[in-house]
Amino acid sequence: MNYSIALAGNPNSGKTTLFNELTGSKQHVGNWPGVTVDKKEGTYRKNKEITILDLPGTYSLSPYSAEEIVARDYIVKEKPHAVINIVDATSIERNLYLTLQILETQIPTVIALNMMDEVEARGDIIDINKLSKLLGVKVVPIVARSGRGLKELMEVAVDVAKAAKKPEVLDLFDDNISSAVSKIEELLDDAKAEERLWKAIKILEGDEIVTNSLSEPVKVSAEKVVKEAEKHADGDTEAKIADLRYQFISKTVKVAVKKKNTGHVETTSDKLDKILTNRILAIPLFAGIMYLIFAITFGESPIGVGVWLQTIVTDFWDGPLTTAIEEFLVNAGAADWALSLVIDGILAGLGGIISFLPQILVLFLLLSFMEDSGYMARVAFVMDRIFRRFGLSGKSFIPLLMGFGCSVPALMASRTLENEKDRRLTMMITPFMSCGAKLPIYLMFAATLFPNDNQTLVVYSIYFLGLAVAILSGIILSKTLFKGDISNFIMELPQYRIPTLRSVLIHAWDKLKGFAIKAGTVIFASTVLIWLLSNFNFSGMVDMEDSFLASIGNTFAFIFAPLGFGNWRATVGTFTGFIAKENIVSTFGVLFGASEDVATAAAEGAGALPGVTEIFTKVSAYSYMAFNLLCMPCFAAVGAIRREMGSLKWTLRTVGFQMLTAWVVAFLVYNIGNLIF
Ligand SMILES: Nc1nc2c(ncn2[C@@H]2O[C@H](COP(=O)(O)OP(=O)(O)OP(=O)(O)O)[C@@H](O)[C@H]2O)c(=O)[nH]1
Ligand SMILES: [Mg+2]
Repeated sequence: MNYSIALAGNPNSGKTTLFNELTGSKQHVGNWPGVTVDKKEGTYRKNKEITILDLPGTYSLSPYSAEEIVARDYIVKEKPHAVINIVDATSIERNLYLTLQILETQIPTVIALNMMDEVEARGDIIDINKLSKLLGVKVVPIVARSGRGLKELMEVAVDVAKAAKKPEVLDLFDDNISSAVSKIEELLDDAKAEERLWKAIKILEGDEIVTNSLSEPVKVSAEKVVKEAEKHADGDTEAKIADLRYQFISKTVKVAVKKKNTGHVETTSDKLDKILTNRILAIPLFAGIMYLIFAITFGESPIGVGVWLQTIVTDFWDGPLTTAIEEFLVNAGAADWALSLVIDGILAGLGGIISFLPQILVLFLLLSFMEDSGYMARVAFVMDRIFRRFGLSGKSFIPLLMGFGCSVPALMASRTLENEKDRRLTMMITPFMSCGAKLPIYLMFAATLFPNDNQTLVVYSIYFLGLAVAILSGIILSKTLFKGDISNFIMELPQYRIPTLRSVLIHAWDKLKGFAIKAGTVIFASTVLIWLLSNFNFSGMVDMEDSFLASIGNTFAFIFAPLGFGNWRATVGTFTGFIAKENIVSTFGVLFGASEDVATAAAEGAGALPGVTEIFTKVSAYSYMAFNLLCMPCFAAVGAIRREMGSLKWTLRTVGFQMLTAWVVAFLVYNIGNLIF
């Protein structure tokens, strides 16, 4: 028989870490609340009959935001055979609030007391047996990150699932609430027996979803009971229930947990926060940290690790690899067109992207370090302090910062925003962030047109342009299209943690794998298509200027003329970018690479395309980068916008808004740039 076991717990308690350990998956783990926004299924490595579900984190079973609803619905509607409730042992008090509600659902439960390593490091002692006794379910101490205790945890979980062992009903309410609960339970006689308890409690708490699911007569009678109970609970049963739960929790914790240091001790996290979230220093420090990240990725040696790796890859690709393939084809007697397809089409096109992979890898490693250490949550916190005044919520910054990686998960992360208005606004501005796929575009231009300038600064400024446009347009949107109150920012700041090498590598590998797959499929296919369209027209193989592609590009080029790049090659580049942004580089590789010989290209510096200087100046190149940074994202991201917004109209509005913004900004960049330079 197959059993389903769900992982439920507070945000950032380590559910996904546990899920990855148990199933061998590589789901995203990050050190901030709200990493997982959708449920994920996997099978237990050691027993294929057991399905494990990773749920988004939630503080209670009365959900506020979209991803919390996912967690609640799974637990109370789909009903797993058992729940593993992950409790962050370093903040038991807060975590047990959800635990009590999970126990009320009467679903077989086991508590996994996670982060025991941190508890031990602090010198605190938790009496597992007492805790287990007080809560009426088994408690297993674990360290999800290292795998400690997982075997025992799974044995217990499988046992309770197989035995369908309901948790004990805890005695935590006073007479008034208890009797009201019983009365409502009686009214719910058509609900399943095991559902009555939690439904009754939820009705008493005023939960709308449950109340509205009742038939009219039951609703009326239940409301009477609630009214009566309110009289004896200072008019607010919900507050009373919360209060009783907390009383129970604090009694439990007093008995079971011995803290080494009572009172407030300043932890290392606190000390770091004094500096990193300092009112004055926070923003310059963030800018500085980002600059350092860029210097390591794109800068000169000795810290420019990215460039150093890139040189190795390009030297191999343009040198031995291309020569060997060329020789092989010539010896095999390949026709001219075939030679051109492989060398000028495929190798030139893919080479453009492959040569940037090392830098993308380095950037992603550093960004994952920022996410996993807990620093990113601080950035959102600091930004909230400032941008709240302009009507933007700090929570929007998590999706924005994730946008440096890829827009698709970043758009999904907007689910953690509580109201629709903030969510839509965030989705409209998230694609302005410079994702990893846009990076090769800047690197190619930096290498080609800014060889003697500070290339780090060129790329860094583009990244900041994206962030600045996102923030400014966010402010404008919040004053116009999305007027109204901003929701409160209640994200707790996680502990700083030293990321494990494994999780950082998993992140980076995951992203890199995405690129490699894209390069091998979509980009490869586009490259061949671009080569075909740029070498042929109805009369056969022709000069590029007379090709199909030239006529297509020339038709639309006028739109871009005021931005400084009204020529067909640039136009075609932008179009192919909608399929995947790296395509712009591979397209340029085909359209500009063909005329020159490989040796000169290599001499120009890694990633440079000398032909590009013929139609771009520094200013128009910058304008082109700005346009492609800000215009409609790739189709995959547009698809994510469509899914997350759930509305075609809003998707079209979003894309239109992005196109318009891109055009205006690029227009300003080009015209103001020409005045200055
Ligand atoms: N020290 C320590 N850190 C852990 C442990 N388990 C997880 N972490 C860290 O806790 C953080 C949160 O882990 P996640 O697995 O993403 O937490 P989650 O519960 O899935 O979070 P959401 O998806 O946001 O609800 C990460 O930085 C993990 O590396 C543990 O046993 N010990
Ligand atoms: Mg998670």
